[in-house]
Amino acid sequence: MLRWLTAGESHGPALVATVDGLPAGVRVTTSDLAAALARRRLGHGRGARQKFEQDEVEFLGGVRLGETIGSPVAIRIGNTEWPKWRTVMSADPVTEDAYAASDDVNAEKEVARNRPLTRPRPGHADLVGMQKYGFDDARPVLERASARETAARVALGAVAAAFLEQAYGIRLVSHTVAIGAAGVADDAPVPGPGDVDALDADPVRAFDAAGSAAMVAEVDAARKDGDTLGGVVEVVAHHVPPGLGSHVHWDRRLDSRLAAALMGIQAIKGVEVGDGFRTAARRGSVAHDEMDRDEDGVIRRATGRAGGTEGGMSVGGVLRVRAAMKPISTVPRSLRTVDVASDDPATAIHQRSDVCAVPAAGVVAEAMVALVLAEACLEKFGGDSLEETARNHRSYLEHVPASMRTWDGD
Ligand SMILES: Cc1cc2nc3c(=O)[nH]c(=O)nc-3n(C[C@H](O)[C@H](O)[C@H](O)COP(=O)(O)O)c2cc1C
Ligand SMILES: C=C(O[C@@H]1CC(C(=O)O)=C[C@@H](OP(=O)(O)O)[C@H]1O)C(=O)O
Repeated sequence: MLRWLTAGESHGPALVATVDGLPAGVRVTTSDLAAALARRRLGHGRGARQKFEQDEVEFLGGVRLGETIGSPVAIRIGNTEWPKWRTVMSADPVTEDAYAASDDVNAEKEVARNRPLTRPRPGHADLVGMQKYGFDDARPVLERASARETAARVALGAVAAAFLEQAYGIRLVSHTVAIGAAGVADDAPVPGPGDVDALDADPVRAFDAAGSAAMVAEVDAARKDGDTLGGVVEVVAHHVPPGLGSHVHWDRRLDSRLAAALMGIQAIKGVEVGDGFRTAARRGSVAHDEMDRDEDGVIRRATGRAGGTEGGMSVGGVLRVRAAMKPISTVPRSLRTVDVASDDPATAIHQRSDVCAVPAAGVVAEAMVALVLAEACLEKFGGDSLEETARNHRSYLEHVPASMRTWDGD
């Protein structure tokens, strides 16, 4: 069983993340985590914080001399912002004097930071979080609702991705397919594992030069207008074994688990498996992935419209899922709201914010897919060491009758 948890607030001392259930022997280092976190900071349209956020990352347990040891993996990611928020986000009670004694360069700013936020921002968790948890200040809600938390998931995803590649040869790629009204061509190729560096070098992590330029222009126009944007990302997993998930029960379906994991990312409002909503508009004769045998007798699909699942199970090979992100909720040309501390109409507070975080959301989506696939692979293949689970995977594939094989070789 694989389980994972994150904790920590956006301006607290750190985020922490744990994943329990990974086998021993997965090769992973601090620099792998740092590289994954750096990819999440990428993308034209991100705000000021990403320019100085260091994402200082360290393993606190579960990894020794560059390999997992089978115990829970624990990770800490320091928040660069913390020194400025030590009193506001202090775990222990603070007195008024503590603000004055603060060694922040500007104690007044710190006092201002601690004023209750009583103008809930539309599109954020602020108002309903205050109602639900009994706060008269949105601060404790927004601190945890912030997508800063996704840094912790990306760190966990980096460990899961290392495991998937080393145990089963699964490789993940994510890319941006649309920002606002601009996007890649419908027939743009699906990126492969070798395309990751090129994607990371693109300003919006797109796999289509014309689409990328249009998306950059879309972000620039929104920024100029004091507005924000959402978009669509795609995650592609290559070399997925057949038979992950199950048709036998709704909560064991791989597609339902992927959808839940993607929907669990802040601001994601839609998920597609394969061609998803586009398939709904097609006739059955052109909606499914027909089968043929090649000259070696291997079963081949002419198309990949289903995105690599049938009956809630991976069919093997390429798995493809998309997630739609709503526009960033903190809109510079402030949205109308109310002040819950008075009857006056108000505009929502606007602190610095991203104009568009779709490219970063792709990296987060990739991490979530990695975690779901790691969980599904361990269910299917088990094993307490990398070698054992890899052996179980090989044995499973070897025992599928030759007449049913959808892959080359043994
Ligand atoms: C990578 C990433 C970065 C984000 N950055 C911001 C941001 O800078 N400002 C903002 O208002 N919302 C940002 N968001 C979105 C908010 O966290 C999200 O809209 C909010 O939690 C409410 O969305 P929900 O209703 O889906 O929870 C970001 C989301 C992601 C995935
Ligand atoms: C800090 C991150 O994203 C943050 C997500 C976010 C939000 O409301 O979701 C609001 C902004 O936070 P801040 O107000 O501190 O600038 C973003 O910068 C991050 O991704 O590392």
